[in-house]
This record gives sequence, structure tokens and C-alpha cells, in this order.
Amino acid sequence: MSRPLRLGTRASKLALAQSGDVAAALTAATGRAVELVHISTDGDRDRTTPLTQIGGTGVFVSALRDALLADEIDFAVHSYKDLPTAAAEGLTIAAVPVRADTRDALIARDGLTLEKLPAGARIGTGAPRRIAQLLAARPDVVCVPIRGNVDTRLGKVSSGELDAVVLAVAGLTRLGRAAEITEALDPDVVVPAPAQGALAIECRADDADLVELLGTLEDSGARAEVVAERTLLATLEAGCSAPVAAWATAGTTELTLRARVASLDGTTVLTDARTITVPDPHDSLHTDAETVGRQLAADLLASGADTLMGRTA
Ligand SMILES: NCc1[nH]cc(CCC(=O)O)c1CC(=O)O
Repeated sequence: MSRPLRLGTRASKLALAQSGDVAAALTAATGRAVELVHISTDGDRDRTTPLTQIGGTGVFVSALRDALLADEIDFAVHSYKDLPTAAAEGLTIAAVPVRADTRDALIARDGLTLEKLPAGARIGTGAPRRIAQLLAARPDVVCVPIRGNVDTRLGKVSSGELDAVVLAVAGLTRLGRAAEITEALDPDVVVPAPAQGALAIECRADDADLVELLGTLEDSGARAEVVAERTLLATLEAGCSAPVAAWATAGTTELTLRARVASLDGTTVLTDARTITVPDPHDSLHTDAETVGRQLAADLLASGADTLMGRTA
């Protein structure tokens, strides 16, 4: 009998749900036992400072990566959209499992939708990408910065403090709170964040047996989508606070990447898309996804995305 694999996880409800799902899927696929190891991060300890001021969501990631490199854990499950675009030395994303819903969700009082919210409605979100696109669609609403876990955020709607909050459908679903969604926002109206709804399963790059074992959870379409979206993000050299949205869909024959760069106030919005044919067999899919990400970023830069981002930095 081999020893249980150590899966490092934050202690937040969302992290525990994601890690628990992956642990169960891995055990079901391979028969290997998995034990959860709780790792606490700076982002968990400091719940009041806006995330953009303590280094972005990357703070949640570094503690897990340190634990991997120190061999305190064998693998970790991240919300892929929280990973910095730069590769981590000595580590590899061994698998991207089947992706959940990529859309953003509106959770509004009285079952309201984005269109039906009254003028002046207060929507809780601190994400520049969400703020810019909400204001582009509804210039008459007010976006209010918000932090805290999903329970805290939803509580601000039920208490009447806010008219609505915006959260990813995927996170709400993983937490069993999808019933509270009053509108899954049209991804052409609010284009999702790069890698939203996807998980990254990470381990040490030299842990060849584990890389192979974790590979049983890989979904090549999800991987291609995330690679396209994140290559675009990296090529635009967007910091984590820049309003960049990217949404790819991989089908059996085509991969379409759509992207949007906006000014924070939502008055200037650049949207573009590219479609490539998916190679059969999938040998070059990864490189093709990178190429389309770079090309679409170049298209956006040629249309003035750099000036737009410079203005909103
Ligand atoms: N930045 C926080 C974060 N990171 C991952 C998710 C859940 C959705 C996902 O896995 O993409 C969330 C919450 C949210 O954006 O609503």
C-alpha cells in the first residue's frame, strides 16, 4: 500500500470544496488515497485590506507553492484564475480538469437582473474587470468595493446593505449556493476572467510519477481554453488589477477566443475575437492555443489596448 498523497489546501470553504472534489475524483480514477493538509496564507489572515493592495490573489497561492517546494505537501488545487501568469520555478500544472461554468453571476435582491436593477443600484464588486463591464452595460449603477468570503458577500444583499453582488457562477456552484443566483450574466455582456471556472492541479515538476497520476484528471479542451486566455493576458502584460477579460470555448473542431479590454469607468470598451481550427489529432493544440492568445492580444494592442490600459492603471 502506498502512503496517502498530501493535498495542500487553504482552509476556506471554497478551497476545501475544490480540494475535496479533486481528491475524490483522483481516488475514484486511480485508487490512491488523498489526505488534506491545511495551509494558512497571508490573504486568509488579513481579511480587511483590499486584495489589490496586498499583492492580488497571488497571496493565496504563494503559501501553497512554498509548501510544495518544501515537500510538505505533494500537490495543490488552485482556482486557475488566481494564478499569476508567470510560471513557478520547479512546479508544473499537471492537470486542468473539466471546467465548470465560466460566467459571472448576479445575485440581486428581489430576483432582479442587471437590466431590471433601478438607477443608482449599489453592486458589490472590487474587480476592475467586473466594474468596467457592469458600468459599460449600466452606466447608472454604483460599484462598491467588497471583500470577504462568499457567505459575507451574499449576506450584504440579504441584509439590504447592497442591491446586488457579482460572483463567479463556478464558486457559488462549488459551495452549493447556485440557487441564489438571480442572473447568470451573458458572457458577451460581462466577458469572464481568464481561466474563470477552471482549476489548476499543481505538483513538483520532478515528481514524474505524480505528474502522470494527476494527468488522469486532464481535460484537453479545458487546458486549451485556459492556455489561450492566459497567453492573451500575459501578452497584454496586464497586472492583476487591469480590466482584461478573456473567454475561450474549445469544441471538437474549433477553438474561439474572445477578449475585452476596457477603461475602468466602462466608457471605452475594446472587444475582439479569433477562431482557430482544432488540430486532429490534438498534438499541436497547446501551441495553437498559445498562438491564438498572442495573436488576439496583438490585435487588441493594434486597436489601442495599451493606451487604454495605461489610462486606467
Ligand atoms: N478571486 C476570487 C475567486 N477565485 C476563484 C473564484 C471562484 C470561481 C473560479 O474558480 O473561477 C473566486 C470567487 C469569485 O470570483 O466569485
